[in-house]
Amino acid sequence: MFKVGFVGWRGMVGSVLMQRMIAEGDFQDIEPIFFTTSQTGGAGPAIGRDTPALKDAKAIAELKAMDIIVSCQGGDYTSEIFPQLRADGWQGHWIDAASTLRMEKDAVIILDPVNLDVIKQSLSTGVRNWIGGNCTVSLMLMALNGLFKANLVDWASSMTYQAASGAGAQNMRELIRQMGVVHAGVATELQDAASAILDIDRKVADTLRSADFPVDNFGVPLAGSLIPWIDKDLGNGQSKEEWKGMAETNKILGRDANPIVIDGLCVRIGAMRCHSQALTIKLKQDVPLNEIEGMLAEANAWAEVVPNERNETVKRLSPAAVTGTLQTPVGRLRKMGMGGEYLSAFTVGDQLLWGAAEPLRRMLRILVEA
Ligand SMILES: NC(=O)C1=CN([C@@H]2O[C@H](COP(=O)(O)OP(=O)(O)OC[C@H]3O[C@@H](n4cnc5c(N)ncnc54)[C@H](OP(=O)(O)O)[C@@H]3O)[C@@H](O)[C@H]2O)C=CC1
Ligand SMILES: N[C@@H](CC(=O)OP(=O)(O)O)C(=O)O
Repeated sequence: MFKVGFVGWRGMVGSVLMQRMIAEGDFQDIEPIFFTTSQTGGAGPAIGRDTPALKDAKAIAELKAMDIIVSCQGGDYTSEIFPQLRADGWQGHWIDAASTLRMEKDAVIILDPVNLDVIKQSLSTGVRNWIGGNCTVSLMLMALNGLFKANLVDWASSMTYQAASGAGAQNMRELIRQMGVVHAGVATELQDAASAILDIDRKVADTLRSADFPVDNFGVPLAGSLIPWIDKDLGNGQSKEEWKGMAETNKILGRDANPIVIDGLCVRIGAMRCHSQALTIKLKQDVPLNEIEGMLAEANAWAEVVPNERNETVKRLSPAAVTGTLQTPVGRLRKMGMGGEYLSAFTVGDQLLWGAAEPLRRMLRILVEA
C-alpha cells in the first residue's frame, strides 16, 4: 500500500479534500500519514480509523519516507519544502493545490475528466509533479469540455463572477461580517414598511464608505459592491488571474504549441464558494445549437446543460443552487447577434470542489490504481 503524506489537511481546501476522500472511501486503499506545520504530535483528522500522531511538515526525512505527498498547505510551503525534497533525491509523487509549480516544465496541471490523456502520457514518461489548476480555469473547462474536445473553440472571452472563498477562509468570514454590518445599519427602517427606500439606500452607502466598515482582508467593501481585480497586477493592464485563463487552459489541454486565445476580466462578487463566468465563444464553424448542447452534455458526468429559458436558468444556474455539489452546469447557450459562430454561455461551479480539492483526490486515485 502506498504511504501517502497529507500536508494542509485542516485548511479550507484540505478539509474539503478530507470530506471527499471519506465520502469516496479513498482512505481504504492507502496508508495515510498526516503532517502539520503547527501541531506536531497532535491528533490527525477523524477518517474512521487510527492514524499516527501528526508529523512535522518541515521534517524532510519524514516526508522522504512517503510514496506520495498531497499538499494543500499553500505556495510558501511548496516553495520552501518541495525543492529541498527533490534536491535530497526524493522520487515520490507530489500532488499540490498551490499555483507555485503549475507552469513548470516538469509539472502537469491535473483535471482528469478533461486531460486524462495528458496525465497518462506524462505518467508513462516519468512525470512526478501533479498540480491542481486555477479554480476559474478548471471550472470553465469542466463545463465547456465538449467544445474543447470537438476542437471547436477558435477563441473565448470569459467574464468572471468569483466567490469570496477564492481569497481564503478569512475573506469568507469578512464577507458575512460586512453583510451583517450593512443590515444592522438599517434594521429599524427595514421593519417599517413605510420607510423611504432612498433613505435606506443612503444609509447603506454611508455604512459601506465609513472608516470602521470591516475591510481588513478585502481592503474594500465586497458586500453590496464588487471588486474588479483578482490576484497580482501584471503591469500590462491584466491581472494575474486573467493571465491564468489562457496560460493554464492551454497547458491543461496540452496545446502549448498551438494555443487558443482566452481572455477577459476577473471580478470578485459576494458569493460564498461558487465561481460563475459568462463566456463569449468564437467557434471555428457555425454548428447548430442542439448539436452544441449534445456535445456539452455528453462530455462528462458533471457538465449539465441548463435550457436557455428563464425559469430553469434562475432555478439551476446560480451559486445558491450549485454550492456544495460537483455539478458544473452550463446554460444561457445561444448564438449571439454577431453571427452563427458566436456562442454565449454561462456556467457556475463550486470552487472548493472541482476548483480545488476534487482534481487532487482523483489524481491520487489514478496513482494508486496505476
Ligand atoms: N482557497 C482557495 O480557493 C484555493 C486555494 N488553493 C490553494 O490551496 C492552498 C491552501 O488554501 P486554503 O485551504 O484556503 O488555506 P487555509 O489558510 O485554510 O489553510 C492553510 C493552513 O493554515 C493552517 N492553519 C492555521 N490556522 C488554521 C485554522 N484556524 N484552521 C485551519 N487551518 C489553519 C493549517 O496548517 P497547519 O495544520 O500546518 O497549521 C492549514 O493547513 C493555497 O496554496 C491556495 O493557493 C487552491 C485552489 C483554491
Ligand atoms: N485566485 C483564485 C483562487 C486561487 O487560489 O487561485 P490559484 O490557485 O490560481 O492561486 C480566486 O481568487 O478566486
